[in-house]
Amino acid sequence: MTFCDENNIDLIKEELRYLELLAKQYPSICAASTEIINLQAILNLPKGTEHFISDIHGEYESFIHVLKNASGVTKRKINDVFGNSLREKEKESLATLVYYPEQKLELIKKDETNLKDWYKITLYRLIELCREVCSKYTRSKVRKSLPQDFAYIIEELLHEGNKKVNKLEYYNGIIETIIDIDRADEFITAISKVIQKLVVDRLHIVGDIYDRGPGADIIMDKLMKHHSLDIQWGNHDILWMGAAAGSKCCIANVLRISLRYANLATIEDGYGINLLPLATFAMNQYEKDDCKGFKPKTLDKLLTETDTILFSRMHKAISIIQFKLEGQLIKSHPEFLMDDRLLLDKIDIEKGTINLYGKNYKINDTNFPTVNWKDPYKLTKEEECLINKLTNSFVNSEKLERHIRFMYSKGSMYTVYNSNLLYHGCIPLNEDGSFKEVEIAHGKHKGKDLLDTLDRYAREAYFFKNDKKSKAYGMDILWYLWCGPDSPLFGKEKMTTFERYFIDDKSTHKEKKDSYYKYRDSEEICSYILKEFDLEPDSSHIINGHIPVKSKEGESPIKACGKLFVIDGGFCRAYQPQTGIAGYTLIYNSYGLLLTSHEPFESTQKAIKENKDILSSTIILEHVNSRKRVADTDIGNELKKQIKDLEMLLIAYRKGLIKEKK
Ligand SMILES: O=P(O)(O)OC[C@H]1O[C@](O)(COP(=O)(O)O)[C@@H](O)[C@@H]1O
Ligand SMILES: [Mn+2]
Repeated sequence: MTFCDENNIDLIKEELRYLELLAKQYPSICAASTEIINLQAILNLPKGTEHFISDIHGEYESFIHVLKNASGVTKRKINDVFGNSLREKEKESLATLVYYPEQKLELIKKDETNLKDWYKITLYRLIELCREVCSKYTRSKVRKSLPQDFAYIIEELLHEGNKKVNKLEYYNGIIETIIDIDRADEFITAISKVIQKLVVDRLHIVGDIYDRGPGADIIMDKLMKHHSLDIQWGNHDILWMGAAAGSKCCIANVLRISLRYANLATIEDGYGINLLPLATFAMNQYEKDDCKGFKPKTLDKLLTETDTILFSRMHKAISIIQFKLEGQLIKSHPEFLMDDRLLLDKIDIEKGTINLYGKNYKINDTNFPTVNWKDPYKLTKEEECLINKLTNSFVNSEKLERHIRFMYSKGSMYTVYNSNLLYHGCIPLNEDGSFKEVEIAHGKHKGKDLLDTLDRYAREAYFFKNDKKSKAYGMDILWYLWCGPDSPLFGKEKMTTFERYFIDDKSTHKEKKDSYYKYRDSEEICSYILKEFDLEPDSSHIINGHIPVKSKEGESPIKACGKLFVIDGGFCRAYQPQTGIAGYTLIYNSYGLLLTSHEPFESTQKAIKENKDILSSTIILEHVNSRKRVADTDIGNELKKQIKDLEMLLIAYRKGLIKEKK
């Protein structure tokens, strides 16, 4: 005993009120000692595996697949257990069974001639694999993860090794019975799900769950069922948080992006938001306009001619509403320093030009039926009525509320976890690499303080329902976080949405990145950032998402000699031609850090039928020979504190300062 020296009675006396409370939970010397032994045992277990994923962008099928294969962890466990005793094909098939038990069973049952034999072999293999996966956890944690129906049987099988001769019959008996009473399918499914769950102890989502792809709502449903995760908000997530809070600028942007990718399923089917008012408005206002510049990006989706024209009109209608609303917001917040984004008033509609930074450019479309050029940011009555209706739908969507509340409860601007600093975009820096001061609500903030302050305002936007002024300010901050020049989630000087729709000259489309992106390859700057977040630079890392790594052009996801990793998942199919792969994910297990690159995911069906995985290669970033234990983690530090408290309680019992309650 160190800290709790028997003679350190004064300290114990000071803590007596707290220890009395603790005594309620551990009412005797025996109870307190048992807990100390339990906690000490946990400290010696290997550290749990962490899985980092980012920039999912609604691609639910590939995301769910990566969750299931845990970026290769499941395959590695299969290799550890079966090594050369199984053929590669058998290992692949076993892996697919673990990922998709119900669907794979269907296929196997169609082909297998001796099903009983197959069940028997497979059950043995799954139990072996499950035992390996569970070996990192306490029995109690494993027990809590078991499905009710099979909890007792799985526990028996896991802890009764089939090698002990006297237990062999008992063990075999259970397996035979499972098959004979026709419960093998259910058992295989149950144990596969236990393996899937326990293979990763903690999931980190480094932002951008929403937009572009077809099923962000499906991803959110999946995440809500996950046993242990944290989220670092991405600029697209914050946009949806703003929309759910009722920010009209955010709502217009969300709808514009959904229409740009012809992805209305999330809005309409996922969140039950009625788009009929927008469709009717667009058909009336843009009746004679084919809105060519607003044709949706459909990727492999097939759209009818009628839908294409309808979506294009809706897309243009909501874009114009967005530019007007954003103009109003920018004017009311001069401290956002976004006046250069006031563009409608720079249009000379007669000449068909726009004046940008002193230079005239031709605009490719001059049909603005709702713009009054004397007051271009004013909404027409119809536009106002429409955006009010849409806002009502967003704030009253029950499912959206559930998802966004979850985003708030699990999410934040950044996370520090086991010596890693996780954030989506950047920490704004000056040209010289120092932290950039940003003005928010009449105060200046930089570095960690900037992120903490923005985090607070982001919460006020949603939760300050009775303080309308603070809520409105918070909502404007959410929009600023989406596209403001010093937003840590956006990290670019401007979002050139208007230019990309209306000006063909591509030089105007450029979005200059924050100085951070120039410096993040520097060890010195990464250390400077880590220190700002109270981390020890030599043993810590920064984990970043947001900007896709262009592997095709030889860019590496490893920056600053391994101090910073960019894991933009590249799930976003629209961006895969540029990146060349489907991005990176990171694994942090008890031996170190591994970066996995992924191939584009074709389909769940193909993954099941052909046992196709999408892992292309794994780079070991750091490897230690002595495994990291729970004692070396954040949870370990918490447990050590609990042990110290319990040791004090023991002394208090023994000295009679607190009486045992028998
Ligand atoms: O290619 P799209 O979907 O039009 O989006 C382009 C816009 O998306 C952004 O890249 C932001 O989205 P990301 O956070 O996914 O990078 C903007 O900088 C850019 O203006
Ligand atoms: Mn992003």
